[in-house]
Amino acid sequence: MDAISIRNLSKTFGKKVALDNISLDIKQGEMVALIGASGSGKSTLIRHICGLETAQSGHSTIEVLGNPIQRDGRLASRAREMRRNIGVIFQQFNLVSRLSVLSNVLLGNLGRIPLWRGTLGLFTAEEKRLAREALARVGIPEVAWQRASTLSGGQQQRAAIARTLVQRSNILIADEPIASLDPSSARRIMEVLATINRDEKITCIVSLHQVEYARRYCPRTIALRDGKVVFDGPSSALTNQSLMELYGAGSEELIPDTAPAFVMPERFHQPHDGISILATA
Ligand SMILES: Nc1ncnc2c1ncn2[C@@H]1O[C@H](COP(=O)(O)OP(=O)(O)OP(=O)(O)O)[C@@H](O)[C@H]1O
Repeated sequence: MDAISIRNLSKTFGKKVALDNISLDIKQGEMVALIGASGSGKSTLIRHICGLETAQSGHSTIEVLGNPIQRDGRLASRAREMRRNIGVIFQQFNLVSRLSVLSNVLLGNLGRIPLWRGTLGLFTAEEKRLAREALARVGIPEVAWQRASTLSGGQQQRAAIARTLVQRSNILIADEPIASLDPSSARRIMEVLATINRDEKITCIVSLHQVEYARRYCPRTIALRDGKVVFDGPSSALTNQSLMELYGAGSEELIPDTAPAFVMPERFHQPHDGISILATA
């Protein structure tokens, strides 16, 4: 069973084609980068996978762990329940700033506990222990009692990842989690995600602007251009030259001048079926 299976997904906003007949499968346990220049459709694709947006009518399906979350432009009745299995992290606005970091992480329990208990913030000692453990796993146990608003950008992302660990989701989708971070914080976030993927076997999909991070941390990359999948294969095969062929001048956004020469560590390599370059600029 695949973690995510998408068939014939299209979406237009007015005259803008945001997603253009996308079909792809992501296996359980994969760590996949979603790359593309600004406006290529990454966030829109993520929102559809999570059931936060519906496809335009037509013969499309998105299945999550073998069950349709939407079909032919209609959300499944179980979509809300299915979302519990998908932890989502955004670039910003992940945390409730006036709450402590621990309280924010405890919110990961909300899908599984009675509403009244979550609303009143009544968590058990075991739930609190697991939340502290999750903060330790992402490397920030010391900030548990700080207000979320006092955290750095990188710490906020780590707290958001800890919340998805508490949520016990099988799939973690991070939409540009490192876009506003300095290089060393960005590397730490990617390392935390890669470790969770490897140790917990959580399927990770990470949208990124910079291809170097995809090459280093994600064995597979799916590249979008104008809402189409233009490359799907091993990240190591996505050379700067192939990016220039795919994106033309737009490739500059994906290959910063100052990018460090990363080499993907052996432990992050995972088998993948092959390369498919599906279009050129
Ligand atoms: N709600 C919306 N209404 C109108 N147009 C939209 C909406 N959401 C997305 N779009 C358009 O769809 C296209 C794809 O947007 P999307 O945000 O998915 O791109 P992206 O690859 O995530 O870009 P970025 O890297 O800048 O976040 C863009 O042209 C965008 O303007």
